[in-house]
Amino acid sequence: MSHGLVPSRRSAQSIGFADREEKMTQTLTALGAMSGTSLDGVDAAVLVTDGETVESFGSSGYRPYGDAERATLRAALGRWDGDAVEAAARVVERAHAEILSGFPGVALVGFHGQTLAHEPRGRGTLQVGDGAWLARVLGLPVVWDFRSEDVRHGGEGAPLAPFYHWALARWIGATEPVAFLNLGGVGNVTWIDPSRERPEEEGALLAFDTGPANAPLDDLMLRRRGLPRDEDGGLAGQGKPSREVVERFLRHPYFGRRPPKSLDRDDFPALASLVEHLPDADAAATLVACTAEAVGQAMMRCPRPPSRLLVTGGGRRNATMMAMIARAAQCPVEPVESAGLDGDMLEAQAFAFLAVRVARGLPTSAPGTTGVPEPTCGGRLSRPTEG
Ligand SMILES: Nc1ncnc2c1ncn2[C@@H]1O[C@H](COP(=O)(O)OP(=O)(O)OP(=O)(O)O)[C@@H](O)[C@H]1O
Ligand SMILES: CC(=O)N[C@H]1[C@@H]2OC[C@@H](O2)[C@@H](O)[C@@H]1O[C@H](C)C(=O)O
Repeated sequence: MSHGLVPSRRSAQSIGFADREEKMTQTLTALGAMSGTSLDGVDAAVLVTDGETVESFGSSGYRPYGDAERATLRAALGRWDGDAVEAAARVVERAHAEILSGFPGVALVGFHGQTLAHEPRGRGTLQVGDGAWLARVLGLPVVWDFRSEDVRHGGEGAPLAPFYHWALARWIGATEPVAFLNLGGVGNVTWIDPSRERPEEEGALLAFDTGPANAPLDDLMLRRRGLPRDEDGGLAGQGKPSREVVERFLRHPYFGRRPPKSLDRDDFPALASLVEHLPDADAAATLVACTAEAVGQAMMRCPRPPSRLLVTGGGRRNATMMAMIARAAQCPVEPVESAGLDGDMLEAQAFAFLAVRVARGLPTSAPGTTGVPEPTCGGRLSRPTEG
């Protein structure tokens, strides 16, 4: 964990949000935080950006959830209100306050919170953690509740990292279409045409959730071995995937839907029972094959094959998953580190980037990323002095 000074070429500026409508042009030192669907912990990372271009990457940190905290979060998954949700919100707030207070020189915070429930075509989307409270505790402006506005306008509310992926494609100097694949609890892919001027431009981005990624495997490891994950894919590597199960999995209507589309963590509840009869290693291998085949399906939805598929998120450490994805994707598959990026912190950086966009009133989603009819600026801004 590093909490060093932010390596910014420009000094951090404190921003007056009164002129939000006037589209600020200054570069900010923003701190983003992500608590993802895998429930492993909070990632936090500094990014120096104007919300269009990445100027530099700053320090980062990770605050894992303890077992009791994780149990509290798990107990609230799929719920919209009530005591369990309130308890989860307090866990999320405390963990964020702890980690985010350790970064000096920050002008703005992007706080994703923890998704507990996601039903964009039904009850909406719920990320817990009160950004207004966090702003007061940190003494910093906080942008939060990034997804609701997009859902209110008819979008999926997810994925939201694609606008940042677009900036990264430019940062790495891509001239041909590239794609980013995030392997968290759920998987999501972003296909990018870097020749377009802006991410909201038609044809610049196509993004959607590919399917379950690590969550079903984590759940299996917990059920059968009492372990939080299949370290480096070691167990899955010893097993043989069941073709029959993978084929049944691929018959799920989600794969017939045209993108953009998004998922909740537990949208494939039958998957666990599909592998229940298999020995541990074969069950793990089968779940990994399901993830990989879902990525294969996703690649076929891209406007054309990307020149490379850059993989971020914890799943890139699962060697068995990476090997199966390389076979399914039909294009070069590499961890984002091969492009000079940090695959542990990319989502946290994304919410720093998006926070600056929100502060500037720039869109954070578009028809190609969430299916929202028009480019939309989501996110709520809370100042430390508010109520
Ligand atoms: N060494 C490893 N071997 C296998 N799996 C790993 C390893 N390290 C992390 N993971 C898996 O990666 C996941 C965590 O990754 P990450 O932090 O990117 O997900 P997240 O941000 O919580 O989820 P999402 O992106 O869906 O919101 C966990 O499911 C964990 O099991
Ligand atoms: C509703 C929600 O929290 N979705 C997450 C989840 O985790 C991965 C995938 O599903 C993606 O859609 C999204 O997160 C990333 C950060 C995103 O919005 O880009």
